[in-house]
Amino acid sequence: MDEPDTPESPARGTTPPFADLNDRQREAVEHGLATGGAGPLLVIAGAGSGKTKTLASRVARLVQAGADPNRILLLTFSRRAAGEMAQRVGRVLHRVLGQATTQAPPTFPWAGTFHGVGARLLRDYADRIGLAPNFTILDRADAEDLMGMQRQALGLADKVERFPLKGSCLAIYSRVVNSQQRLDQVLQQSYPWCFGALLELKQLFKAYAEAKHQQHVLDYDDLLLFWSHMAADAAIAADLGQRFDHVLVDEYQDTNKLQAAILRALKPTGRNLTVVGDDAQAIYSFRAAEVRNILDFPAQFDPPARIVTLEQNYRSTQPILAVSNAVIALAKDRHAKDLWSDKASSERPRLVALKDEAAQANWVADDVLRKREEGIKLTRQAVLFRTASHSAPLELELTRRNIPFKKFGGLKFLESTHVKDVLSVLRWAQNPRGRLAGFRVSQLLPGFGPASARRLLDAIEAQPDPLAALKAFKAPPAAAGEWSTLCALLMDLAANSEWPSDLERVVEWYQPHLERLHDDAPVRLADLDQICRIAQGYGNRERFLTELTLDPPNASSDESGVPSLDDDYLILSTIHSAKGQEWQSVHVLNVVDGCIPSDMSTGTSEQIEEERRLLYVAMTRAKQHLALLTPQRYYIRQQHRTGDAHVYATPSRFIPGRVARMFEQVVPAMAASHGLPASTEPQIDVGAKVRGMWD
Ligand SMILES: Nc1ncnc2c1ncn2[C@@H]1O[C@H](COP(=O)(O)OP(=O)(O)OP(=O)(O)O)[C@@H](O)[C@H]1O
Repeated sequence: MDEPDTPESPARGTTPPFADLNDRQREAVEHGLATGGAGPLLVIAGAGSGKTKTLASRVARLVQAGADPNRILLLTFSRRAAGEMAQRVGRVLHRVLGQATTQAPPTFPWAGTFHGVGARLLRDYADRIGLAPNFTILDRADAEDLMGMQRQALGLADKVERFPLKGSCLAIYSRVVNSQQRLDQVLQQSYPWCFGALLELKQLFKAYAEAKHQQHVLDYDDLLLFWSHMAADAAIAADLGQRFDHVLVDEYQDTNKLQAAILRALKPTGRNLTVVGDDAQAIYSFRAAEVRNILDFPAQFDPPARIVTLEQNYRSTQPILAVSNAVIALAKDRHAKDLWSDKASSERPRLVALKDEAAQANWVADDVLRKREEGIKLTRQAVLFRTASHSAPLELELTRRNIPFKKFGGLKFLESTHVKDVLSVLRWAQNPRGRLAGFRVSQLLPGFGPASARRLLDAIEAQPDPLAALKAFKAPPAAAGEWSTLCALLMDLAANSEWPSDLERVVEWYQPHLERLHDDAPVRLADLDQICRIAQGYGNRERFLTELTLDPPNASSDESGVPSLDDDYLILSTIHSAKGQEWQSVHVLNVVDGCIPSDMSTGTSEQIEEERRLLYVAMTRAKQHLALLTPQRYYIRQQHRTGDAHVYATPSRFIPGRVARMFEQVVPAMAASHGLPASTEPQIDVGAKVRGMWD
């Protein structure tokens, strides 16, 4: 990502603190300070208008005015965003407090995601809400497996009419929880084809909830659900509310109803509650985020929240902002904001028409190298796309030309078998009642099959002391030796946890199994070294397991390792993972109908509006150079049996003629004819299609 242009950096030590804020930003930062307490505040900020900077400055200002960093709850969208925010606040505080840069800035122990903070609070209050304090958290894949087991056990998998698959069942369940709607409403609105299965789904979800309870496990959604139920208890709510003097929330446009309810319970009058967001950047409705949360925020309090609107964009040049504004101006329902920039430039954004995705990959690689020659490092350039698979041809081209890149979004480091195996051992030691972890780990032993695993897990379930049951278990004779080694390891991990050496002990135990089970063991071992390195950044085992499950490196947008300082690599990212970032130069791939909007998301006008906002988010990441690419022919993976695996595309509906004219239109080495880009090859082989009719 781009190196932040941080006006708050200590190098500018001579500027008085907060002098670089504009009047509106300062208004938000100072809100309520003069009167010794603040009513609710909503900062509605356009893209690149210093929303994150303002929030960081407000936190610093609160600390300067005497607030205790341990009593500030700072909720961000990702763990990475929380880390960045804490660093920014630290930099401002250094200046404000006149500290030496070598002095460590204050830490904010309660800066994190809703899910991460929820997990910690639930542990703190576990004994008061009937929850085992050693609960472990299921990632999505494990939750799906557990749902699948219940689906099987209830005989739903064998029904004559096809019952939704485990992934769909979990998605429905998750939507019900996060949107706080009834199951029948969710089915009607979002999954009409499953409506006939209403009663069975209810039965399934009940069994799923019961199984989680038995095994002392929670899924992601439970972290919010349990938190909101806990906050509904008056005594706990009061206790929770007074733990935090200030609550500040970033990216509020992407919160869901459950999260809004949690905040209301924490700060019912809205006192000392600050939320910041941009309704034009709401891109998470598929996770039941509710853009109405931000639109309706002010009116839920009496007196209503103060609204501060930030309209000066500091990121992009005026021509980039003009085309981005033109794209979002066509949106239906939005909080009107007139974004402006004083960064003049004679360079217009480019709209590039290309023959196909291969030509697109070539053109982008050329352009990226050209920009590097002009002095823009690769890390300050990004290529963005709607769907992770859209970058495949470009990845090949970059590899061919030896251009290093890092991809954000869509990578699945933590879902690889060997990493899951090792984490499962830790999870099992943490919570011996967790069936999924136990099922997986026990079967790593030679001679230990699914039937023995089930027998073992049933024995553990039946005993009040799970470790005693583990010890007493009679393993199959072929596995007896390995079983006693594993047992000793688990007992030891349960009794004496030392971090991060716990993980190293597990890897040591696992290595011979890895070598027996996988031909490419050395490569996989390197991943395990990587995870041991990552582990060093966490205070203890429980924190590591919780946070890694909630916000895994690489599966969301973090990097799995810290690249060395002189590493230069191009950023490839899904638009979702590019949220909150900025780069000098941005290319957006496949700006054609079918890709943006994605043909999976054109069912309702709300979906189309969200796709429009996605394109807006992508375009507003650019500081100086922006290019939208429109390949005329692109590859589709799921195609009709008789298809040729390609479709012909029209430029995205979000760039109609009058918006397109604001761009510099580029048709590389092809003379345009009849409004279509010229091509050296026929675009459709009509003859072949006619002949094909008789095949
Ligand atoms: N008052 C200011 N003076 C100079 N630069 C500023 C000012 N406010 C913000 N910036 C710069 O503008 C850029 C965008 O700021 P920031 O990332 O805080 O915006 P944002 O509103 O969170 O963006 P988005 O919502 O689009 O992700 C950053 O490079 C930031 O340093």
